[in-house]
Amino acid sequence: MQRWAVVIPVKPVSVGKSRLRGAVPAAAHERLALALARDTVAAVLSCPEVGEVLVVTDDPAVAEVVTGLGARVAPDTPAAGLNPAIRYGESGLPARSWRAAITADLPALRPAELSAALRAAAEPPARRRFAADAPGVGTVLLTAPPGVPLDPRFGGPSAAAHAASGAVALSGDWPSLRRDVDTGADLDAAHRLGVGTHTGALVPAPCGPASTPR
Ligand SMILES: Nc1nc2c(ncn2[C@@H]2O[C@H](COP(=O)(O)OP(=O)(O)OP(=O)(O)O)[C@@H](O)[C@H]2O)c(=O)[nH]1
Ligand SMILES: C=C(OP(=O)(O)O)C(=O)O
Repeated sequence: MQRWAVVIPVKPVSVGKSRLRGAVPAAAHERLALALARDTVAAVLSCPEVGEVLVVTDDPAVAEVVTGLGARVAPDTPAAGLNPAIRYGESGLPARSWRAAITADLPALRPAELSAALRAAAEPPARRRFAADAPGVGTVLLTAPPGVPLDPRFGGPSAAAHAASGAVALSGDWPSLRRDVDTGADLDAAHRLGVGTHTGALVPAPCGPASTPR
């Protein structure tokens, strides 16, 4: 079994998850952003294929929580943005390990689905691979074998950007992995899959019907 080193970027909760504002009362928004990251990191750390997790964040509350879960923490490079943060985090991972970057907004993530995706990512031939989000537009997981840089292209239509950079799409049926949460509708969809305990404590039930237009 490959043991993976994983980098997870987390924006400070005071400014992050801005498209999710309004899903919970304003006073609870930062707690929700923290809960999404906490449930994601906990699920990643529960995955037997994962040997270590490095969270890249400038947020002291995020750092404290994920350290308590067993992750290491590195700060963002100054005013760098998402892809530089991932590259900086990757520089702190063992170069000879299989490496992955995972977004911190997967509160429904099932460790068994991440295990399956990482096993698929390590199948020969060894190369960069990625898992697109549920709509097929963004990216939730980017992987690279030893000695090959992750070369992240997250942001906007990143599935196409990763494919254009030579990474190969992973095609498995992993709904909890692909369910990132950017909006209230995404949060409802994650809830229907079953969210982690901290997200569930703040949002006890989906807010809208399954047929709500996305
Ligand atoms: N460390 C770090 N993480 C980032 C940065 N920008 C985004 N992220 C993280 O990257 C992942 C995917 O980002 P988005 O889904 O766009 O999250 P976001 O920027 O908080 O959300 P919006 O404000 O709605 O765009 C999430 O885990 C974010 O916390 C950054 O500048 N630094
Ligand atoms: C940064 C990304 O996430 P989102 O679509 O959630 O903003 C991405 O998918 O590349």
